[in-house]
Amino acid sequence: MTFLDADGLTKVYGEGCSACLATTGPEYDRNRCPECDSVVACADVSFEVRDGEVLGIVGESGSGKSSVAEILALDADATAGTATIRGHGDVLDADYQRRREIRDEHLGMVHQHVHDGLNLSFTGGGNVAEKLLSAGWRHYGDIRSRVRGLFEETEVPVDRMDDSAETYSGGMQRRVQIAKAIANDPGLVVLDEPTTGLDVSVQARVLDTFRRLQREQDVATVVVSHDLSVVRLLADRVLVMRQGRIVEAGLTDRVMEDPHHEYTQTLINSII
Ligand SMILES: Nc1ncnc2c1ncn2[C@@H]1O[C@H](COP(=O)(O)OP(=O)(O)OP(=O)(O)O)[C@@H](O)[C@H]1O
Repeated sequence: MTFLDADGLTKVYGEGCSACLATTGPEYDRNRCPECDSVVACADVSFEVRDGEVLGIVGESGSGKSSVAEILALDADATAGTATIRGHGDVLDADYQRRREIRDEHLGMVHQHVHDGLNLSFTGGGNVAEKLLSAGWRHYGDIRSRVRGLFEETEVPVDRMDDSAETYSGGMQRRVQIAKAIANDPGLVVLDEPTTGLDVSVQARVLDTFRRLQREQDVATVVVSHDLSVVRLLADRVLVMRQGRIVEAGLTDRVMEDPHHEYTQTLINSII
């Protein structure tokens, strides 16, 4: 069943004008409007994600992937478009309080930059506890035992729970972000560049952990990456973005084996 229905997601940085959408995109090879100098980070991005499905969004740096992720995670406002979550209506249209509730209870986000996802001056356990507290958990013993369970599930050493997150390795910090993202059993998890900045062997372990959790928990997931090999490993379906627009969409295997768009072929060639 469809969990998320995103329709026409558009984000323009700047004043915007009537020419912005018609003068930018892959056919013009630019995302900056020549009339008003605004940046069209993404435009008319539409897709659905079903329960338990992983949708990958791939594209080179600046193609607009993070903008889509930030809109979905309710971290940024969209200029236009809707994101309908089953049972909650268009969450982009919700007021501030409602957006907070939805973000705390129904969404999980793994940020590209650790500073956006974790408070490094808190303990690792404290970071995860904060997410539980924001969803209404109150009992100290219950919170501690839930955090311990989440550390075990994401393979973060439980005996490091009370150490400052600053002292964790990059891979551990990424895992704590995953623990935090899944803490409240969200319906949707958004991962922005889940492996960037990690050593190759650490990347593989983080991806393995995430794949196992995703299978067990049947959660709708959007994974954003410039790295097609990450998306190939995780995603059932893939969207390819360029200059803020979707240039190709399909089942991951089909897109990998028979890419229709020249840009997708270039991306695939870069990982072969
Ligand atoms: N706050 C901002 N103000 C102005 N332009 C922005 C802002 N944030 C992003 N952009 C621009 O929007 C476009 C899309 O950026 P976005 O971060 O969504 O792309 P991306 O594909 O995720 O790239 P990366 O992988 O490098 O993060 C880029 O041209 C970027 O410079």
